[in-house]
Amino acid sequence: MEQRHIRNFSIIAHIDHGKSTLADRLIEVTGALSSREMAPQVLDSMELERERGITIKAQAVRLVYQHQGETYELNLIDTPGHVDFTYEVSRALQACEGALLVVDAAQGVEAQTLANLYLALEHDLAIIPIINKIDLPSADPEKVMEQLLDIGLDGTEAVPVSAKQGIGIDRVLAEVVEKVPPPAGDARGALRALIFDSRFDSYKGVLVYIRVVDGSLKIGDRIRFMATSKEFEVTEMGVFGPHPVPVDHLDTGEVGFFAAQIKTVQDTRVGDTVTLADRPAEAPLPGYRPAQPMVYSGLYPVDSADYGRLREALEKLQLNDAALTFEPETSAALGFGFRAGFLGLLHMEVIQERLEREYDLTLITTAPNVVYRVTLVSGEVVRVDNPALLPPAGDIQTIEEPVVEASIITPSDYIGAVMELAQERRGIYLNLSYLDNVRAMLTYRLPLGEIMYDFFDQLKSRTRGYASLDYQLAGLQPADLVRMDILLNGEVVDALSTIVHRDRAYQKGRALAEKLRELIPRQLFEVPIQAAIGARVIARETVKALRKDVLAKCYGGDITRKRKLLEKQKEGKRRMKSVGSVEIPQEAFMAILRVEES
Ligand SMILES: Nc1nc2c(ncn2[C@@H]2O[C@H](COP(=O)(O)OP(=O)(O)OP(=O)(O)O)[C@@H](O)[C@H]2O)c(=O)[nH]1
Repeated sequence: MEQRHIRNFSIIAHIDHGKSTLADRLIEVTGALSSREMAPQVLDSMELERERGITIKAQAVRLVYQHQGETYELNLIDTPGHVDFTYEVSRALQACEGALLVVDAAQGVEAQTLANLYLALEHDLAIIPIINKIDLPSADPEKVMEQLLDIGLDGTEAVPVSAKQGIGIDRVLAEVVEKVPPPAGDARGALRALIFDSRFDSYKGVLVYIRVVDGSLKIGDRIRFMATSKEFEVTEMGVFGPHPVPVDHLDTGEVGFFAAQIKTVQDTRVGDTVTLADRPAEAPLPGYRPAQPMVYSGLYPVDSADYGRLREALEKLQLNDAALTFEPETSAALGFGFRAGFLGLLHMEVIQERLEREYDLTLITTAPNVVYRVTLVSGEVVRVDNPALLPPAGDIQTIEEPVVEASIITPSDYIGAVMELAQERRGIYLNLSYLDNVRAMLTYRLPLGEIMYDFFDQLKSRTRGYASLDYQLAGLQPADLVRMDILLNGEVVDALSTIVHRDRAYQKGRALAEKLRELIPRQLFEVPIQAAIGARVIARETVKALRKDVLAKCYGGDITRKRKLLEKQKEGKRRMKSVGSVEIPQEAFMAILRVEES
């Protein structure tokens, strides 16, 4: 297709504002799929994604659209909608010239609306504001228009839409043609194609999703990935409409995928540039950076015989996930396992769930932690991704932790509540501004380790669901951190060690010991629980010894009841690990995340 008839665009939105529903509608209206064969949210292909309703991996769909007697190729590039995947979002946007900014007519502009808008503006995209869900009784499109004006967009130009009822969809497509510029790019130049996604297919090897920026690519070409210098021969090419359709070439400005007998997505890094081996481009496209895990957790099989299967499962998942890292780790308490690195908590949960569901593994997972940069007295700098491996306090000069810059949009009534929460989490206040007369935006610098777990839930509950959050990494910052160990029966359980701020160590130690007392089932003997910093015990609790047989509760001959009780016990045991002579349930390893802040 000629460049002037191509449009590449994304849909960006705050979560739940209707991005997937609008995408479905665009696909349906352009006839890519009849409404009968249309499963809701065809862009989210993994089962898990559908269940959670979260788009994890970007994909592209080619729509064919007639406008004023001409035929256009519209490539809709899907972006993941979660803060864990900001880098993927930014690569997907780099492949576009325009973006539909979807705002819920009842909710208005939210934190991710703004964050996504800024990302899109950084990439110089044409923005088409869409006010969605105008069918809702609580819709207030006028108010949303004003909010759009406040953030520098022409709200009066916004397209009123009901993605659910199919209202306004044609106008959206017409605006894409009219307002999104066709791709620039040098059709005769050396090939430069941006990788914005890749996925592993067991028959074809890795499918690499690209946007051709300069030049063109055809089957049989020998390509080179500029970041890794690896070379492959293109065996197959295609586009999604949304079902895969084979093509034999992709020209300047076009979007599609190719296969080249590539065995692992590790070779096809999102953001890297593809060029031709015999006519390489001089420089890659800007902005590539390798995926960097931010959150680490220990993964241990409950049944140590499953260690090999766990390794195989992780290797398989890694074929399709360049951001997942893992290395073997041994824990005195849990035995042989792996320390795995993830982009964020959502990524971690998805991987853990897939390991259990798709690979039928039962795991003990340790509480997630961030990665610390530790400068030793000797001057040596070490990376610590496991709290148990933090060097002794005497050897440490400084510890630095990752911090984020967070923007929180809240009704002004809740500013006090939000500030209180941010302070509890060691936040440093940066700014307060008003979006309109009822809503404010607060910005804070916060330690990543303090917000990765329940910050968002807390924020929601303290603002009755009204506040929204977005954050970006903002480097490392020194902090007064110490390792807190937990001793059961007088023995340190390495998998329960955490890194906490010195000022909160006492409070956290007490709360954690209490929580563990609730979580660790009674044994036949008394189990003392101690929290300690170095050799100093800061809290102590005791799990009392078990007195009665659990079956004593069942009077007489009710056999089904008895069986049920035994099964329940077995179920409970499934996720236990014996540490020394104490049985510790999975929940205990996560207890640090659940200790109440006072
Ligand atoms: N009433 C109404 N509901 C809508 C409309 N568009 C979407 N919804 C509903 O809003 C909810 C969220 O829609 P999605 O399309 O899943 O939103 P999303 O932005 O893709 O969400 P994520 O993929 O989680 O980011 C769903 O329950 C939709 O049915 C609309 O025009 N009107």
